[in-house]
Amino acid sequence: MGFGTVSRGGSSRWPDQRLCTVEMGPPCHTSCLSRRKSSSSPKIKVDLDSSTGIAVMKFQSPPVNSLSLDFLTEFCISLEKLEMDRSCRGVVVTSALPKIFSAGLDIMEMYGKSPERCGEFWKAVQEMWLKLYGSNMVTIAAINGSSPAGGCLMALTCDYRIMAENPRYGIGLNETQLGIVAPFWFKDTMVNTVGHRTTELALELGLLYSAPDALRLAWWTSWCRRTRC
Ligand SMILES: CCCCCCCC/C=C\CC(=O)SCCNC(=O)CCNC(=O)[C@H](O)C(C)(C)COP(=O)(O)OP(=O)(O)OC[C@H]1O[C@@H](n2cnc3c(N)ncnc32)[C@H](O)[C@@H]1OP(=O)(O)O
Repeated sequence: MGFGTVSRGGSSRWPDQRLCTVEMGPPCHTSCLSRRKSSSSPKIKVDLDSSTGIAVMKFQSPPVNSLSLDFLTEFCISLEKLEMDRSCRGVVVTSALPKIFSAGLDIMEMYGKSPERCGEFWKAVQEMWLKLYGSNMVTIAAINGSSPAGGCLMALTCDYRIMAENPRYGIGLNETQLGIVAPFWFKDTMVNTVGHRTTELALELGLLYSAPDALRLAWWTSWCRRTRC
């Protein structure tokens, strides 16, 4: 897979992001296999191939990988563990569920909860964003399903995005469609990727884009024609 230019700053483990290529070699023999490390929490599975330095983080929280407090906590712990592993240079975040990357923030976390719990939840959302945006690993979102609102934020926070082409998959900050306002830092993250004008229109109308439409608007440099990555 080849990846093109991005606007974010460099990564200490992969200095020239603009020309980086990720190559996954076949797991050929025993010594290769022994370099694979797996860990699994209830909602997230991580496989790290120390010989390539690439980790794959798969979301496995049915029905829709919504970003609950538990999910966000597991996500941050998994990312921290990879950060501490010097053999890991890059991480691919993707979904183990068919058709859904992530449905965004868990609506049930925002309804009928105590102020303390809401505070804890909102802090976890911010932590996820800070850790992912500030990661010194190369981060790639392999978006193999729908990715509205907070799911889109997570994808936008990565260095690179690749999305499976399927007319049923949409990505965008659609909060306006839900009658809520996307927080300013959600908006800023999108501005950093696609610019002010596109973001303004997208947020005003709460648009969800297909992979080819998003490509045209410079959300990413490639998309995948298979329905599942
Ligand atoms: C502390 C307070 C802070 C407040 C600040 C808020 C500011 C931030 C604002 C927004 C950020 C967000 O991320 S809000 C969430 C936005 N998400 C969406 O709008 C997605 C809604 N979901 C969908 O569009 C669809 O479900 C889907 C395309 C993701 C999947 O469609 P599909 O047809 O495959 O599945 P279903 O629709 O039948 O759903 C299955 C199942 O999942 C439940 N579900 C869906 N989305 C969520 C969600 N975000 N949180 C929790 N649960 C969700 C849905 O209700 C179904 O449940 P049941 O089977 O029990 O009915």
